[in-house]
Amino acid sequence: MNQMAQIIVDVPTMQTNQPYTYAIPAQLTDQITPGMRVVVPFGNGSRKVQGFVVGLSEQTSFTGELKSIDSVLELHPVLNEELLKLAQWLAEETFAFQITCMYTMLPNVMRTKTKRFLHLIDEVDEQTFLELFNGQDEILFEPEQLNQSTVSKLLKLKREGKVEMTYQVSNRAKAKTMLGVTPKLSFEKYEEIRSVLPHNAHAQNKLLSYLQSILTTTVKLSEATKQSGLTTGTFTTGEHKGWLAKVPVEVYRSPNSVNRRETVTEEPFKLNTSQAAAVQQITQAVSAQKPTTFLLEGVTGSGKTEVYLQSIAHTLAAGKTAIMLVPEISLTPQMVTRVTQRFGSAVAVLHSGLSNGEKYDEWRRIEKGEAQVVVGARSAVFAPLKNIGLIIMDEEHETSYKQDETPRYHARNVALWRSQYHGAPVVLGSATPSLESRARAQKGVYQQLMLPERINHQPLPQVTVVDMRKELKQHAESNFSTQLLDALTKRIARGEQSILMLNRRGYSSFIMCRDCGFVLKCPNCDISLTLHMDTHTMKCHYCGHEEPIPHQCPNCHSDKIRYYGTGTQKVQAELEQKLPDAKVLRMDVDTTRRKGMHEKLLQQFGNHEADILLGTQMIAKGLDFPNVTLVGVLNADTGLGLPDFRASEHTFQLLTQVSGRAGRADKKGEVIVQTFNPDHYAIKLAQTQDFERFFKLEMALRHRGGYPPYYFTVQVLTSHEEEAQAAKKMLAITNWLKQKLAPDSIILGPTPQAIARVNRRYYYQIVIKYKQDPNLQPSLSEMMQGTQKLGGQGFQISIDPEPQHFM
Ligand SMILES: Nc1ncnc2c1ncn2[C@@H]1O[C@H](COP(=O)(O)OP(=O)(O)OP(=O)(O)O)[C@@H](O)[C@H]1O
Ligand SMILES: [Zn+2]
Ligand SMILES: [Zn+2]
Repeated sequence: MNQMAQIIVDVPTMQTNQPYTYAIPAQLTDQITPGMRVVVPFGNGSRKVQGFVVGLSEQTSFTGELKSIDSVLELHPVLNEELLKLAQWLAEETFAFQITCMYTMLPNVMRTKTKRFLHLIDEVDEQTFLELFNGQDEILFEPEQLNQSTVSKLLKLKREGKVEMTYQVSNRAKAKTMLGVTPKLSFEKYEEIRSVLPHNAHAQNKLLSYLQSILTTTVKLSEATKQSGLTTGTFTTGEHKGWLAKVPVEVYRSPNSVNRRETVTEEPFKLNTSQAAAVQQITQAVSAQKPTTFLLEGVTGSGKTEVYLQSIAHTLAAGKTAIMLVPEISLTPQMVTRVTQRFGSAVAVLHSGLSNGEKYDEWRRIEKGEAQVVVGARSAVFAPLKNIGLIIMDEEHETSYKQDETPRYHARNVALWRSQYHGAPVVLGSATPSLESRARAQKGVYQQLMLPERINHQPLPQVTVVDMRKELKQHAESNFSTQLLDALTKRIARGEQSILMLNRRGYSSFIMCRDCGFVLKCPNCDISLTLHMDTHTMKCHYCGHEEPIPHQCPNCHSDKIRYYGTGTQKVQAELEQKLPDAKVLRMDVDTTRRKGMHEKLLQQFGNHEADILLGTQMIAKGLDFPNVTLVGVLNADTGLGLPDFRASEHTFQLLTQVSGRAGRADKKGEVIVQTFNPDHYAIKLAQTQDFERFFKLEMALRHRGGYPPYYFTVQVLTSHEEEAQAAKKMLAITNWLKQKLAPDSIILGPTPQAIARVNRRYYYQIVIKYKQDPNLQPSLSEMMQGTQKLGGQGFQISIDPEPQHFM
């Protein structure tokens, strides 16, 4: 009987968003399984495309002649049955193509065209060795070159566990190359030079001795400076004089070798009463395989992490696996260390700091079942773990859990889907849950767990709100109120540390002419360029356009073109001037762009190498430094003016989170919040960190305005290079949808986006608000089917379910 395979081909169009049937060649019968990637002919000509096998069958209703599978891309399935189903659901849920969803679940090296190798890992008979492997242990695997009988033999070897496939990761070596120094001269030659060196050339003298001590070796520059106590400048001098050479050295490093502990080194804490109650409820659900969703609401510093860790321990003891999601920015070494110290080599870590090769290595450890706990940011929710017993999502309110590009999924929804599939509970944790989640807990859809007190029994830090309108009347423009400066001075005197946050939401540092008001804008987009002092350029944060800083106004030629807005660099400069003794570390996108800098800065601060950590939002979350007793927020309200109904919620969350960084150990904490809106409810309630009252008030406002969580929302976005075309198309879509949707669904718009032109395209949007609308999903799908054909006319249309930003 002929076997057939259902295949989703890698042709992302609406028409191909369903499986196509292909015949399985006789030689591959019973060897092709769902989840495998194959090469198939597609369309008329001889075009070959990749595809995922999603099903097998013995018959088909298709009566024409079936095309058949050419070859396989791997010898094993890359997606398991669960992930295949998840991809199908995700595609519907996010209006994306199934093929896009499948690729989203795979590590990068498996998405792109990468060379594949086959390795023999066990003995095979002589004939196979010579025929298939040319007498080598490793061969290049080129599916297009292989005939089906060879593929069939290889598949068999794979099933017998004798062969393994790997992907070439080209950037691997590059990511791990560092600069090293190597002496160029002999011991005697260095003595000779020393004898004619001026007496006061101490550094050079020291360098000569050091080079003599490392003759015939190469030492990493970073180590050489440490060992010798000399600066890199001195080594450069030595290079110019021909004493030494700088050479690249390769450093081999397994992923997070710094953090991965083979042995478990940390003992669990004895839980307090509320922690124990939470762990008990969660572990009961794990044992009963109940897909309960818990909302763990615990004030900052209440020990949520410990609840996660002990629940995971229980899950592992029951022979199951666990996923712990954290926002990218709080995936700090602190966090990773806490997990790896508890679970040792059972942990796999997935985050954007890893190279593609390292990510793939971690992914493979998970897939092979070598790791049972996965800690990672958003996309780790797709980790190919089997037998999941528990899924945790820390800081569940974070908007970074929603992906900004297709597929526009929210990790929380994916977690809930997997929870149902595995019969595993989900724990959503936060000090400031999203309104959506808190409302579900209210209705009993989620089960609420509370940690109302800090571990140290200290009250939450005292928060003082400073009215900057009054401050500005008293003294010249400054980023610092008298009160905040006093508080900082006191901390420095006492040897305690402070965290200062500059809220960058809705803020930018731009250049404006004081004579004519001209603002430098991006030529491609409709927004002002942002000043970057370290590269001395003006940059567009939307399209990446970059140009030099103008010294003359391009409009009126005045030279009074100045820098506006407050950036962290400017604050740092003022801080250095007002508190010359303070050691300040600055943490923002500029100082953390280089790999590893984020970790390094936090480590320096943890080692008390600085008095003040000055940063943007990235310092608000998760940090746990016992010596920090003061948190200052320089500008609490810049985000409040954003045209977004979540502006208050985000401001409240940010202030509460950052306030929570103070006074986490024995010493009492203090928080000073500077604002121009001291009476705004989000700021007042953040002052008392009263989430429950904020929730009630904000819910009433959302109810009145008809916003989520009272309504669900979907955004439809149309763009075109010509503004009129974009507007016309959006209007046509709106009118068409009006006929289709339920009467109580509301369409807002069409309106141009707040930033109407991005990268030379104009954007128009509508937002659909609905409660229950069975017509919505099919109508939007139908719309996408229809508009796919418009691609050629320069239109782009996208759908964003539950958009996080309404701009
Ligand atoms: N039962 C316990 N006994 C002693 N110390 C504990 C206990 N549980 C947690 N801790 C410690 O208390 C501190 C705060 O805990 P943790 O960082 O988990 O708080 P959190 O609720 O996640 O706070 P945030 O939301 O502010 O990040 C940590 O240093 C942690 O090691
Ligand atoms: Zn731009
Ligand atoms: Zn001008």
